[in-house]
Amino acid sequence: MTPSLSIVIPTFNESGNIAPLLAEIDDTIDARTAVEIIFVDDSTDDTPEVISRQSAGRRGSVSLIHRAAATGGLAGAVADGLRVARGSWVVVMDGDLQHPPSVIPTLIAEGERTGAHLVVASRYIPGGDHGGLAGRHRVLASRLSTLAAKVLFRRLYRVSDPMSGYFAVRRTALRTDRLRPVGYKVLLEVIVRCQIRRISEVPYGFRERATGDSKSSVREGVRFLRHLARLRISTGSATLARPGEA
Ligand SMILES: Nc1nc2c(ncn2[C@@H]2O[C@H](COP(=O)(O)OP(=O)(O)O[C@H]3O[C@H](CO)[C@@H](O)[C@H](O)[C@@H]3O)[C@@H](O)[C@H]2O)c(=O)[nH]1
Repeated sequence: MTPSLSIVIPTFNESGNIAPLLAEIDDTIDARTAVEIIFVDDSTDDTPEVISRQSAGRRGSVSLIHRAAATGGLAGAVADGLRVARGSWVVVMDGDLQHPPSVIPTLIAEGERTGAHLVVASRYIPGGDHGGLAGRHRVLASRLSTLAAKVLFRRLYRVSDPMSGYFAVRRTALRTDRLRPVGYKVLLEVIVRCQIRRISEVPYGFRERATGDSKSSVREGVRFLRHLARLRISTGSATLARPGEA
C-alpha cells in the first residue's frame, strides 16, 4: 500500500505521550486515507517499547526507526524520517502533543487549495498562539531566532514562523540528499536547502506540553545560530517566495 500521507514524528523520551498522540491522530485522519506514521526515536527510556506496543494491530502502517547514533539531534531525526517517507504529503510534527493532530487536514487542504509545496503551521498569524512556549524567555528566544533567520535569508521575512516544527511538505519538493540538519530547527533547513518557493501558512495553537520536558536549551539556541551562519554561507541569501505567492 503506497500511503497518500506520511507523518514523521521525532521522539526523545516521550513514552507518556505515545498512546494519546496515536489516539488523536486516529480521531483526525479519515479511515479511508492511506497513512504511514514514522517514529524516529533517540530515546534512552522505554519509548521504543511503548511505540511498538501501541502500534500493534493498528490500521495503517507505523514504523519505528530507533537510531543507534542520534546524529543531528531533533533535526537529524526528522531528516531521517523524510528520507524514508513515501506519502505524497509528508507531515512533520512533534511527539509531545504540543502540535495538535487536528491541524493535519487543514495543512493538506491548504496545500491542495493553493498548490503550495510547503504549508507551515504558524503560531504567529491571526488565529495562531504560542501559548505552549514555557516562560517568557522561551517566547523571546523563539522571536529572536525567527528574526535572525529573516535577517539572514532575504524574503523569508514573510514566512511568519520559520522556527515551526509543524508543517506539511510535498514529497516531490523534497531533496533529502541536500539536507545537512543540525540541532532543532529542521524547517529552515528544508526551505533553504530544498529551495522551496511555494509556501503557505495556516494558524495553530502551540499547546502546553502534556508530560515530559522540552529538550530545548540555551545550548540548542547557540547551536541554532551557528547552524544558521553555516547555512547562510553554504547557500547564500536564498530568494524565497512569499507565502500566498504559491
Ligand atoms: N529523535 C529525537 N527527537 C527529539 C530530540 N530532541 C527532541 N526531540 C523530539 O522533538 C519534539 C520536540 O522536542 P521539544 O524538546 O519538546 O521541543 P520544543 O521545545 O517543544 O520545541 C518544538 O516546537 C517548536 C515550535 O513548533 C519548534 O520550534 C521546535 O523545533 C520543536 O519542534 C518532541 O517530540 C521530542 O521528543 C532528539 O534529539 N532526537
